[in-house]
Amino acid sequence: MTREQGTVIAAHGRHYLVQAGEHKVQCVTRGKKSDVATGDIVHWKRTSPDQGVIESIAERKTLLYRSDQYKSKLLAANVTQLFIVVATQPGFSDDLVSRALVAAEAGGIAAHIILNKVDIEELLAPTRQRLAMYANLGYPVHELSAKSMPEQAKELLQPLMQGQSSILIGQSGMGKSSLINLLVPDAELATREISAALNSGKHTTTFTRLFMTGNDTAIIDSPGFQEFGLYHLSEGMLERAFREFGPHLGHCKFYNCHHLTEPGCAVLGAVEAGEIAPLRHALYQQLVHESSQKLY
Ligand SMILES: Nc1nc2c(ncn2[C@@H]2O[C@H](COP(=O)(O)OP(=O)(O)OP(=O)(O)O)[C@@H](O)[C@H]2O)c(=O)[nH]1
Ligand SMILES: [Zn+2]
Repeated sequence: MTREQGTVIAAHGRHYLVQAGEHKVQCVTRGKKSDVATGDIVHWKRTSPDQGVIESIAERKTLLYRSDQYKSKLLAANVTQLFIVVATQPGFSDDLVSRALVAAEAGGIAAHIILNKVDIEELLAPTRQRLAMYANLGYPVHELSAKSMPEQAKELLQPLMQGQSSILIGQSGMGKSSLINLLVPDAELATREISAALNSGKHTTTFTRLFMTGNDTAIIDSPGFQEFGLYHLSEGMLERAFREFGPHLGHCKFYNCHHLTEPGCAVLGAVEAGEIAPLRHALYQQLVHESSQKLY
């Protein structure tokens, strides 16, 4: 039996779909191991014409996680950039946007924001205003309308995604599926194929799927989410994942400052001076709390 290489394009429980050249192979792992993520490059052995066993995972360039108090959950491996999709309508959660930005920073992944539905003009100005906080931190904000200006949306995004592995994440209703369908013409068909292969029945969009749109371009669709737990990030990782804290780190009175209530804290000073958004510092505080609650 030969050992072959492939890319994991979907994961469902302990079942994985591996794209190997033109073929899709249903794979399992040995034993109870289930630490394979969508986007992983794996070595596998064929056990039947369309089935195989994953033998090993190639070294990952990046790994994106979510976690709760009890365990962490792999979102995707080898992603080079993350696009957070928000819209003028329905409203989006700043908490989720910032959590996704923190996850990207902690994972060494570039982060972008897509503002969809700019055709809803009456809500454009207030939405831009809300997003200014992120734009001011240096995160690119791309404005488009998947529905009323699809060609322009494609022209804007395709060059950004060329040669990259991009994951799109967003709350329900932001238009993420519309964007995926624009960027991946046969996405719906591919999703049906993946669901059938993984035997996941109706739960077509409850797992993360990877689409290859060229030799070296991958677009990953993740299920809509309402929560983005980051219990796995340590305090040290957190203070570095808030990029606006950077210039102030090392300038606190206490070298082991937690930037929570300490006197002489440079980060708190910057919040006071209006240089750091209170909303972002409040999230940092919440994440430090979560980090202290983890049980694994
Ligand atoms: N006005 C407007 N509506 C849009 C645009 N893009 C998508 N929509 C609409 O927004 C709704 C949600 O779009 P989807 O693409 O299904 O969004 P989603 O984020 O995948 O949402 P879920 O399927 O709920 O996860 C649909 O009714 C779309 O027709 C846009 O550019 N402008
Ligand atoms: Zn401090």
